[in-house]
Amino acid sequence: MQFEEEKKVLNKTLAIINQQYEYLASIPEYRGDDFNEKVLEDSRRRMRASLMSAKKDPYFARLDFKDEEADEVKVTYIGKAGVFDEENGNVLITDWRAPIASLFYGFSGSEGDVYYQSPDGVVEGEIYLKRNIVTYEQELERVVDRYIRGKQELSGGDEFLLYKLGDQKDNRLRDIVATIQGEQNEIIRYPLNQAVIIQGVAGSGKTTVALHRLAYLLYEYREQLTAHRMIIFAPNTIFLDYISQVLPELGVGDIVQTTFPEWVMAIIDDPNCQLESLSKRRKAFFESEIVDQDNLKGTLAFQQKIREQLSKLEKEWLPAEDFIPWENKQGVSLEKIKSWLETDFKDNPVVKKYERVKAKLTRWIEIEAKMYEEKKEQEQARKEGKKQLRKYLRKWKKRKPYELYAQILKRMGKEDVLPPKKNIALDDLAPLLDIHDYWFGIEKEERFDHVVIDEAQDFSPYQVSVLNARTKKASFTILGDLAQGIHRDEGIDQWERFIELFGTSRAKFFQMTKSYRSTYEIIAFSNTILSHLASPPAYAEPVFRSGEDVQIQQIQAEDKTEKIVSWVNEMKHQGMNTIAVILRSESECDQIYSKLKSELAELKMITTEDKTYEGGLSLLPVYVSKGLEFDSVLMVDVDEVHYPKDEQTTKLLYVGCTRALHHLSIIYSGKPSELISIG
Ligand SMILES: Nc1ncnc2c1ncn2[C@@H]1O[C@H](COP(=O)(O)OP(=O)(O)OP(=O)(O)O)[C@@H](O)[C@H]1O
Repeated sequence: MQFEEEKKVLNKTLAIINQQYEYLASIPEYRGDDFNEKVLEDSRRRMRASLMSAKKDPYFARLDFKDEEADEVKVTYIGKAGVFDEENGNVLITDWRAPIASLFYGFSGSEGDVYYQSPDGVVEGEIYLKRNIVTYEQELERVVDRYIRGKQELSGGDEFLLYKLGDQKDNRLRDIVATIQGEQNEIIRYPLNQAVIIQGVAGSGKTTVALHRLAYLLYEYREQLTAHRMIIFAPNTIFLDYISQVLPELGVGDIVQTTFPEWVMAIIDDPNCQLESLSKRRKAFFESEIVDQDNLKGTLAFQQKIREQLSKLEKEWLPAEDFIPWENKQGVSLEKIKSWLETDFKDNPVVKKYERVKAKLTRWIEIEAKMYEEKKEQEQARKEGKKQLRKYLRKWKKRKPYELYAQILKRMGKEDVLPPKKNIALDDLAPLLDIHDYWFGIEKEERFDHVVIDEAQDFSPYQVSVLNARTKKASFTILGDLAQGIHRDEGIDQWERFIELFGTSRAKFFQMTKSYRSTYEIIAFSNTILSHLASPPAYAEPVFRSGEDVQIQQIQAEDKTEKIVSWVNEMKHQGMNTIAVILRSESECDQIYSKLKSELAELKMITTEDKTYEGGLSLLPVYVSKGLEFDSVLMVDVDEVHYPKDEQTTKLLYVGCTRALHHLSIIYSGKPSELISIG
């Protein structure tokens, strides 16, 4: 009955969409210069894009809501893109980001009045129906009622989510508009211009939520925000590739997606400086004896020292002499120039101060030269004055961030931590950028409207502080998981480090404890690994999606290759799309790769330096797996040597195991790691 009813609605809606699309497609694209025509073309382009998306996937939900001030129940269909019926001006499909759609996500099913915030104020009323609708290639596939007024026993919500979570994955993270959960909805729609900080367990949807939040902010604050002034920082290029589909799926383009090192190096723009090899750094950190570092260069105390030295350098930069334009002339005193710098030009960055002193002295020469009566004398004075000014300004040597950094560290007695120019380390990037910005300033158009930092537990306070200086109104979405903080030489161990930086009134902290990625069994198993941490964080709560038990098997060392091959074949046989074999280190991946490749031709090895993730069958070191996910995961060598019981290794093993959606197997030879309990 409902199915047939929805089928009719769908066909009718699609007919209107198709008709509108055909009409728009028949209008030739305007390529001229007329401003009004260009605006119209831009609006047609956006409508074409919305209709194109709606043709493919018109909507995923229906909400029947009665506004307490209205006489009738209003039926709203919710889709990825809003569509109007051009003939009568009615809303045909409501955008998922519109205020009323919030009711769909936030309503958990209890009877009684609900409300949402519309641009005209609070709208109160009652929900009559909450329904999920699945369409595929313009055909209706499923209708799942999650709430019908008066029938409280419905639990279609969970059923629908589980049906979605049970899907197999390809090589890209996807949008979740049809199944956004209440807690996620709250974060997505949290107002702009605050530092939203999210601690979320593995698989809680942090990355997904942050991307949906960007799409939401661009919709809700379209007057204030521009996509190209929003930026996402992700841990590496492979991860950027993995998440690259979500924003286009949500109809959002132009947001810069980058890594912090790549971005900073482009700003510093010094051809003589080169970043260290990330792959080498990771290898050194994860594969050799780990030397604990104090992450001195990541602290705000270090930033303060750098700033103090910068301020001194700035003062000393000024030549300690008066400016004399020509002989026998009283020049501009050093005191005078200092006073300009300290008052008139106080808020300018160093290089701008220099430009302004130059301009002011040029003007002064001009005025003084005019004091001479004879034109010839005036010309002579002007010429000489400019020559002396050039000489004077040459004493203000141009400096690059690296040179200033070297000078500062020397003054701090820390020359030993200056990296070679050709090997700039990750933790030098924040100081270098800070020095750059202090000296050269930040142009207005360079400031961000909003910044997203993913895997933020690996960011230092200094990094966040320099980003904050480049962001309007501290508008951030910062997400991560302390239990996955495997780069302890780089990041933080408490979110308070960032909260303090913004101030409690400007920071909003959220915690996400539900995990959507993995089955109940995989989550329960991964939680036992976490229990080995000295102070375990909040454990992940599974959404009740049950699967197979985690398989743990002892093998003979010499059978390793054979075991891996047979496991992979079994997973392929079970129809798994993305399969990962995860080893402890990159060198061990290197060693086994050719043996496996001869049996498994489609095998791809993933390393820190890779730029793309193609899905299928992958071989990778555990630390590279962070952020990614696979239908099936095989953790290899989970023995006491490869995975000893310490904080760092516990987190590494947790990261590896929580990559699995449906199936997790573990093999080891010799003694098992203490981190896996064997019943
Ligand atoms: N509401 C939801 N509906 C459907 N799928 C969801 C939902 N929330 C999250 N997921 C899925 O859960 C998986 C994990 O999401 P995501 O990678 O964003 O989590 P994360 O917290 O960033 O993970 P991690 O920290 O472990 O890398 C993805 O497959 C995502 O599509």
